[in-house]
Amino acid sequence: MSEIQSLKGRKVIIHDMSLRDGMHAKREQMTTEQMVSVATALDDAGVPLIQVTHGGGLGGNSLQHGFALHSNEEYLQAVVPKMKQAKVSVLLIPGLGTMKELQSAFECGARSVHVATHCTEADTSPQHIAFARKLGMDTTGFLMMAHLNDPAGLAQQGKLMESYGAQTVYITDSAGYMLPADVKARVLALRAVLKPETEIGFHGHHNMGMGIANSIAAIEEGASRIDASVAGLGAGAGNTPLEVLVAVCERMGIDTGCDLFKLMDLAEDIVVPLMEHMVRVDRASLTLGYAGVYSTFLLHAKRASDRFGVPARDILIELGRKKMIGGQEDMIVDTAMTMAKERGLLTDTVA
Ligand SMILES: C[C@H](O)CC(=O)C(=O)O
Ligand SMILES: [Mn+2]
Repeated sequence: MSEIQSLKGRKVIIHDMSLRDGMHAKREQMTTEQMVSVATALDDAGVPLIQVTHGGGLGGNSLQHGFALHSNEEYLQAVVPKMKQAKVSVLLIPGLGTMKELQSAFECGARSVHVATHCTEADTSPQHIAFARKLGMDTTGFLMMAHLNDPAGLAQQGKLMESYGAQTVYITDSAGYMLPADVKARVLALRAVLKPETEIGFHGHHNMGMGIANSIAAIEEGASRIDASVAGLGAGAGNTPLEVLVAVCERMGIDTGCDLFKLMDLAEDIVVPLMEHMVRVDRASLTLGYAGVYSTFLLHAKRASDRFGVPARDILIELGRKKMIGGQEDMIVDTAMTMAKERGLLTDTVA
C-alpha cells in the first residue's frame, strides 16, 4: 500500500495560529475587529481550534516583546462569544505568563492551552500544565526550537510534559529549520515513549518552504494535531499555510473537517489585505530557516539592521551561530551593535 493510501481516512485536528503567531507579523497591532473577522470566518470554515493572544502569549505585553493594541482579555472577550463550534486557545510560556493570567484567560472562555518551553526545559512547566488540567483545559506541552534537541532528548522532554499532565506533546519547529526526515525522527521518538492516548502535534514555520512537507511527514508518523495559519500569517516566513495544508490533506484523503473554499476566500479576501508586509520566504526569513534562528527574531533583526547598518542576514547568521533562543531578544541589539563596532560602523561614544 502506498503511503498516500495509508493516510486515507486519518483524522487530523487543525489548530489555527493566525491570531497568535500572526501577531508577531503584525507587530502585535491587530484590532479586535480584525481578530473577530478572521476568527468568525475560521469558525464558519470548520477550523476546530483557534489561538488568540499576543504573539508571546499570556504576559507577552512588555518592552521586550512589544505592546499589543489590546489586552489578551480584550481579544478573548471579543472573539469567544462569536464562536459557534471552534474552541479558543491561548499560549503560555511559564515565566512570561503566570497561572493567574491563565485563570483569567479561562474566565474569558479559553479552553485549550499550549504551555511552551524551550526544547530542553520542560521542567519549567509542571505547575502550569497541572493548573491548566485542573481548570479542565485541553493541555499541550509545546517544545520550542525542537531542532536544538535530538530525537531521544526531545522524547524525554515530551515524556516529562506528559508526566505533568499534558495530553498532547508538540514538536515546535520555531526556526523553520527542520526537513521532513528531522520531523519524522522526532515524531517516531516521541511515539515510542509516550502513552498511546497522548497525542503528538507539529507546529511548523515555512522559512525553508517546508511547512506543508514537514506537516505531512509528521502526520505520516502519527501526529494528529497540526498548527497552521491562514495565508501563513505568522513569524518569519509564516507558519504552515493553513488553506494549502487543507487542500493537500483533502487530496490525500486526510480528514480535517475544514471547508477548503471558505479558507481560500478567507486567505485572499481578509488575511492577505491585513498583512503589513508580505509574509513570504525572502532573503531574511530564509536565513532564519537556514541558520536555525527563532522566527520571532525576524523583525527585531530588521530593526537592528536599520539602526546599526549591519545587514539583517549577517545578524541572523550570527544569532544562529550563538544558538540564541526565545527570551534573548535583547541579545539581538547587543549582537548587531558588536558587529557594527567590529566593522567600524560605530564608535563607542555613538553606541
Ligand atoms: C512565542 C513563540 O512565537 C512560540 C511559537 O510559536 C514558536 O516557538 O514557534
Ligand atoms: Mn511559531
